[in-house]
Amino acid sequence: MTQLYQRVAFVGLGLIASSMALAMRRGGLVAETTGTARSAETRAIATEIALVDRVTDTAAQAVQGADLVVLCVPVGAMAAVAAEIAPHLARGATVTDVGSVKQAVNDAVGPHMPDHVHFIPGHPLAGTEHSGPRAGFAELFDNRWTILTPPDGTDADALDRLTRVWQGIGAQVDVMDPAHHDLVLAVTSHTPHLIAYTMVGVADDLRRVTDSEVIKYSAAGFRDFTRIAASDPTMWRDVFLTNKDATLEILGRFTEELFALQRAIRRGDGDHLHAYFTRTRAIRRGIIDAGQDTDAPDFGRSNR
Ligand SMILES: NC(=O)c1ccc[n+]([C@@H]2O[C@H](COP(=O)([O-])OP(=O)(O)OC[C@H]3O[C@@H](n4cnc5c(N)ncnc54)[C@H](O)[C@@H]3O)[C@@H](O)[C@H]2O)c1
Ligand SMILES: O=C(O)C(=O)C[C@]1(C(=O)O)C=C[C@@H](O)C=C1
Repeated sequence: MTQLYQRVAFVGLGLIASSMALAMRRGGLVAETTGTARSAETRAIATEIALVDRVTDTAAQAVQGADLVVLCVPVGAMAAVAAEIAPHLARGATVTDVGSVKQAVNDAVGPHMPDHVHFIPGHPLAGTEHSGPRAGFAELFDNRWTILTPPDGTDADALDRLTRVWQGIGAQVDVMDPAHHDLVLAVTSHTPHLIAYTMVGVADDLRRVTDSEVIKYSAAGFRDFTRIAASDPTMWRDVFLTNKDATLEILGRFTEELFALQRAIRRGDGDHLHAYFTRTRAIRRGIIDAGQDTDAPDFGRSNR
């Protein structure tokens, strides 16, 4: 694979940045990597594990001379970081990000970007509940999607090069309008996380009543909820603060459906419950038949 960029700068050195750095190294995609993080402790760890070729004390230093800059901080921190790096960006550089919300990043970062750079927001649909520079692994993006939301008039060559770097680290790439991205992710990621947080909170309240039984007898579904609910609080606070309208819209629909199911249970309306669960099972089967569940085991068809 040919090298696509001469110097990539990561601002923020957590799960996503560390995974990208490791995957770029695996693919031999870039000549040099630099990175910085807000805390001295994170910078020290990144240096110790040689995550990037050069760790700098400030974001301004990290981006100097970089032809690709990747903002890997929580969505609520993007504007301040953009303001800090703007005067130091190289002519012709591409600036992208990995934030989980796209319209807010577009609005927060875009106005700070000088005319001589290409600003192309992005979001890899891959992650874990772990954070920090030691959490990354090179395979994180393999067979996952990355969505890019280039503003109107984005330079085609810059978009092509960024697409190829994501493909080089294992991802498939799609282009989307930022508002549409936010609505899709409200359904597939943001609201499900909120539900997991809520369910684990409910179980924790209950635990006081039932002693340790909730944890002791946790079934697989609930264990998955606890994994999701262990995700980074700052990241998820920012997701809900910045994707407010779409998550409130989906949450409204969710509570309507939940009330309908609650009523069916109270009334003993087995037909309603059965029809509902039949419909949702068909959705899962459709996903597997379309080959879109990359996490599904090979025996997915016979095991469904
Ligand atoms: N974790 C996931 O599953 C996941 C998946 C896809 C995208 N994302 C997005 O990627 C971005 C980074 O997430 P992550 O999981 O790598 O987080 P992380 O917590 O592992 O790392 C975040 C980094 O940002 C730095 N940081 C935090 N607050 C800052 C601030 N106010 N100013 C400057 N730096 C700050 C931290 O020091 C750290 O280096 C977020 O925008 C998140 O929405 C996360
Ligand atoms: O597996 C997980 O830990 C995740 O939740 C990752 C996940 C997701 O919802 O799929 C979470 C947020 C991101 O913006 C992208 C990916």
